[in-house]
Amino acid sequence: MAASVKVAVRVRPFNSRETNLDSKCVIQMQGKSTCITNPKQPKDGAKNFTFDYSYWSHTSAEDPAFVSQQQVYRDIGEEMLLHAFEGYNVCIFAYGQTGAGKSYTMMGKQEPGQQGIIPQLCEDLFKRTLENKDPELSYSVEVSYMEIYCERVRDLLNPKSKGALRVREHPIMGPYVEDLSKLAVTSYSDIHDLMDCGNKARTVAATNMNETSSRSHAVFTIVFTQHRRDQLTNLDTEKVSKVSLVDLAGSERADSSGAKGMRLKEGANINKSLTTLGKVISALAEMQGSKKRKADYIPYRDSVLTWLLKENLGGNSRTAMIAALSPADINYEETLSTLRYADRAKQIRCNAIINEDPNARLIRELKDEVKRLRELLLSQGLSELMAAQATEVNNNNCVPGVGVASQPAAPASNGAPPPQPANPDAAQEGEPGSDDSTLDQTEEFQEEPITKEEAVERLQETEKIIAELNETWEEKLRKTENIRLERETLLAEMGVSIKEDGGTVGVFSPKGTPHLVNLNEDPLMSECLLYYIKEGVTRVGQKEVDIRLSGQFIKEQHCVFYSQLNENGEVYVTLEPLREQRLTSMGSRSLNQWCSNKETAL
Ligand SMILES: Nc1ncnc2c1ncn2[C@@H]1O[C@H](COP(=O)(O)OP(=O)(O)OP(=O)(O)O)[C@@H](O)[C@H]1O
Repeated sequence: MAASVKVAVRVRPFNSRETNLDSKCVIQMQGKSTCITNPKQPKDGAKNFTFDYSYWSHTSAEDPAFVSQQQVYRDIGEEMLLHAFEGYNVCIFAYGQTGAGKSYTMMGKQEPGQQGIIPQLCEDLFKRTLENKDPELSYSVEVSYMEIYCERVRDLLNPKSKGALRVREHPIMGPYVEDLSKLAVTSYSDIHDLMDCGNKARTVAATNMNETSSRSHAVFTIVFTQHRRDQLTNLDTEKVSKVSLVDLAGSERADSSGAKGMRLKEGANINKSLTTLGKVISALAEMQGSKKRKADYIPYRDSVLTWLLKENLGGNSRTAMIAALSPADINYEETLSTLRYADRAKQIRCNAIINEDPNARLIRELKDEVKRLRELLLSQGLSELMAAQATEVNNNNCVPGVGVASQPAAPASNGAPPPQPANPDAAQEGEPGSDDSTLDQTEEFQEEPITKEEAVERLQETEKIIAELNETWEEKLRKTENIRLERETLLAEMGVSIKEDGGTVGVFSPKGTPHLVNLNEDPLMSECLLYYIKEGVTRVGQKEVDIRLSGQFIKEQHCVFYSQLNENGEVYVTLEPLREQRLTSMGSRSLNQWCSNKETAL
């Protein structure tokens, strides 16, 4: 059934900088409409927009018009969760300028009442599954969490996963991230812990790269499977829904963020996903407006993000977008551009279908493909090569006729893809565009002959996918546990341990004293050292750094603390409470002394 993308906008309170600058609020909201006033022409410069929801979160709970985290969840998160229970793929993505409130809306904070859509949705999901009284119905939940930075995909849940993962396309499974961990979870607390670790991994990586995580896209995915065993017939059926929750990178243009040189190049690359998302949204919006309703060219393939979210954008998905707005006059231009972006997204329609029983069908199709490839290779006398899974195959030696029926499918997940594209119009693909990305663009569907090497590779890839799909629930749980143990071992080796503390997981010193721990294992990154530090006053050389200054990080029991060499060889220590950076100059010797110890009681 075709449904429009749900679009909401949300305006946050002034931040301290905006308050200090005595900023004026340029946003007004009334019901579903949002009005923005040009601060330079306040009289006739107002522009009106209407959305599914216009959320006024600029004030506080005392204001009757104020919209809380719970309200946002009830309107958008809960609706999407109910669609997931119906068996639809769903997606919520947050768009907006850096600091406009995307992460707050999606993740929020740990404090009661401040949790964002993702934790509330996960909690609600388990609450509802626990309320189930139907003995024929059971559920399984798997999660993955990845980050896309500069067109490279990183696994945020697997501590062993180093570097970028490949984005591949399988003829049947569609686009997917190879080797991305999908961890089985059985409770909200499991998911909460993973989310927490993923968020920390994101901060660590961003800090190592001397960046903030606002420059990367974070995609949290839940694969929710409902198994039904009919007791009369003993028949099993499954409904699989893929829930994609996306916190996009800050949307400001590279030129307005003051990026120069290398930064600018990075910016262009980061924004490649964002720019392409804009192009995809525009193209889809135009397509809806045109009489032909034909997708001439939707540039999904031009970026990793749009390729992976292809189904969520105009395809088989129920999708919602939340655009985060800054209220301040200084951000007028960016906020107006966010409103225009959101306005275009309203026009997109998605054809979602219920993903019933895709597993059985998928496995059958994949097995058929394996059979076909095997027979083909055998007929070429390549059994030896297959057995050894050798790679030394003559590149130019073509195997005729391995055309796999071109069947675009939903982005892969463990069992999540639907059996067919729900919206054939939207399923057309464009030319591969990205040059230095991990997007594997050589693997388009082909009716053309493919080389022996390609046939062997495709065979291995398909067998790997089948093995994953056939994995039992117990095996999946074991895998999750192993990864958890690996993560703990890694942290323990670095002198910290993770333990439960009033329901939260944080980084604690084994000795319980204020401490400084280098969490950066890579000696090559020595100019950029990362520490976790406990609350209290910490002496850094001659200076005292009052960790209580770090605001939210304190409440989370840790903050990020890293150093950097400047051109004169002086060491700067950066205390980073979320996005606000404080720089404190200090002597390099004392810092190096600390760094030689893994843990220093202060
Ligand atoms: N609705 C809100 N109510 C209260 N505080 C908010 C709200 N939205 C955002 N904030 C606060 O504003 C600051 C910036 O928000 P947030 O980190 O969510 O921005 P962002 O758009 O995700 O930025 P980035 O692109 O850097 O990730 C945070 O301190 C956050 O707590």
